[in-house]
Amino acid sequence: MIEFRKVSKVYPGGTVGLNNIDLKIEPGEFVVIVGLSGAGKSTLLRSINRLHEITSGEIFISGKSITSAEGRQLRVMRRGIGMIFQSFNLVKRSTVLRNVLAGRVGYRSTFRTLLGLFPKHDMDLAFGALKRVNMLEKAYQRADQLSGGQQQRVSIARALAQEATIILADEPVASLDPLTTRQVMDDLQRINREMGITTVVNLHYIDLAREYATRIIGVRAGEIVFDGTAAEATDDVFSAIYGRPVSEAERLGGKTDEAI
Ligand SMILES: Nc1ncnc2c1ncn2[C@@H]1O[C@H](COP(=O)(O)OP(=O)(O)OP(=O)(O)O)[C@@H](O)[C@H]1O
Repeated sequence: MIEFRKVSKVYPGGTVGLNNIDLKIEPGEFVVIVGLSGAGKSTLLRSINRLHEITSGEIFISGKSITSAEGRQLRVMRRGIGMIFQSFNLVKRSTVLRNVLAGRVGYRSTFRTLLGLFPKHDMDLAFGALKRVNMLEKAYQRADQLSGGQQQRVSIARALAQEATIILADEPVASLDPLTTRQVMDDLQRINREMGITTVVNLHYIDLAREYATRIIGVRAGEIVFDGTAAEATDDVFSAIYGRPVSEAERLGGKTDEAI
């Protein structure tokens, strides 16, 4: 379980990123966080693995405080949390396999990983992860030879090789076209269902949020203003989260800004 207890984040300069958040996410949930740009979605997501440090309150992962964790304990907690970024964050000149093996770095000494000495167990995990996202045949290609969608699937495989029990995905499909977007979301959903990995995703398309989430959390000005099922998240609810009517650009199936 991920638990926020009275969590606030104030950025230097005074911007409130999170305002007194209380939140519990149960194992195996597929949570989608929605809200306008600047609402605090990234801050919320990145607080979970301490990519952003919070200002007050406490965050617990499986009952242990990650907020007060240090050194080895923090590293062990962090390696259980996979992170997926909009920009994929792969080493572009390395092979797909090496990128996936990077998920094992938290388990091995720096010396061994620098030399590329990965035991069979790690290789098995890496190949198994690539298989799950249908990327096995690309294992020896360079990451920069792949399409955006394929690169994102490699980053999902890296999180699987990491044996993450939680996956955080910050706008994972924002750089992808509609078809590839669905493939990546389908991968995340399949992994969530088959492996029970708790998944927390920031998205800005409301139809995708409804389609994939088991729970939608609406954020506005650093506060949770909606927390419910996809069925409860009607257009009116989204308008309330956004503080304005939903625009067609917020639907994947809809027109883009330029086309309006
Ligand atoms: N490093 C920073 N320094 C100062 N203010 C920041 C910083 N990062 C974010 N903020 C501010 O905190 C608020 C929340 O930002 P956050 O990135 O969490 O929003 P978001 O909902 O993820 O938006 P987007 O969809 O545009 O990424 C915004 O007002 C933003 O300008």
